[in-house]
Amino acid sequence: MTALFTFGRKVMGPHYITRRTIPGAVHNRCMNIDPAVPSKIQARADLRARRRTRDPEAREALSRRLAETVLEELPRLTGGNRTEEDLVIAAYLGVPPEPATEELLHALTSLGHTVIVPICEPGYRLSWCRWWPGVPLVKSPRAPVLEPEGTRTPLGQLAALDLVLVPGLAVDAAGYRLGQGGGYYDRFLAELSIERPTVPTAGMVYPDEFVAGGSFPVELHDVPLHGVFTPGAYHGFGAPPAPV
Ligand SMILES: Nc1nc2c(c(=O)[nH]1)N(C=O)[C@@H](CNc1ccc(C(=O)N[C@@H](CCC(=O)O)C(=O)O)cc1)CN2
Ligand SMILES: Nc1ncnc2c1ncn2[C@@H]1O[C@H](COP(=O)(O)OP(=O)(O)OP(=O)(O)O)[C@@H](O)[C@H]1O
Repeated sequence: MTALFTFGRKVMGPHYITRRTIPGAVHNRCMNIDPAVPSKIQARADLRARRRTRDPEAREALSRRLAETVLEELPRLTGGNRTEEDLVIAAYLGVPPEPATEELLHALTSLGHTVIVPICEPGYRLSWCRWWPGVPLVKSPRAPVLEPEGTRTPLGQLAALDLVLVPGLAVDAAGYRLGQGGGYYDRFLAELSIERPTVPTAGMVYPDEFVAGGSFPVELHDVPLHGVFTPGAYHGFGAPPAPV
């Protein structure tokens, strides 16, 4: 791949679109300079269409394997952070056609871990609410997802956090993620990378959604993940910084 630009530790190829690469570009606007790379809008449409064609049985089987993979990798991923058994894991409630996560959430709580899930707040911010089997859920007024009713805690007030499982439509070979487009997780991951840089972050996608670089544009605000789970495999993009 031809390296064009360097920002921090990343050497960026032609598909990495930044405001700085385009003279006069308007703040928060992204122009695609490589015609071979689809826009984020196009990439999302393609990935959503593919998700919708996956049959429910395949979704169930892949989701189960994904959950097993997370459980298998959990000790290795979180071992560096805390020695306690009772981890705090920021997960999410998968909505069809996303991979289902409910079985994973049940398994994590059965193991004694605390599971928290995101709440969509104004300004595309996330807060976090505890999940447990049978917790009453309501439709979010801001996004097509379910959320528990209960105490909402922003990142800065979480007593502990050991792992973040991140939804997405695709993750590329450098750990960049294409989400649903609200920017909720972008903002959260940016804050997390400053406030708690040692907390591992891992995407959760179907096998064909772990894609080559250049499959979707990457912008300056996109924060790379530490790893990605697919059903049957965990791929790390480099270790998170060691705890200080
Ligand atoms: N399960 C889950 N929870 C989550 C997210 C997510 O991606 N998945 N989010 C991540 O930020 C936040 C909610 N943001 C979202 C914003 C937009 C759409 C959305 O536009 N969904 C499409 C679904 C299309 C399809 O897949 O067919 C839609 O309604 O058209 C979903 C979630 C917080 N909670
Ligand atoms: N740290 C940030 N601060 C302010 N705005 C941001 C930040 N990160 C992303 N945004 C804005 O959020 C919007 C959505 O970003 P993007 O298209 O990358 O979404 P996404 O990563 O696919 O979605 P999500 O994070 O919700 O899963 C864009 O307008 C972007 O400029």
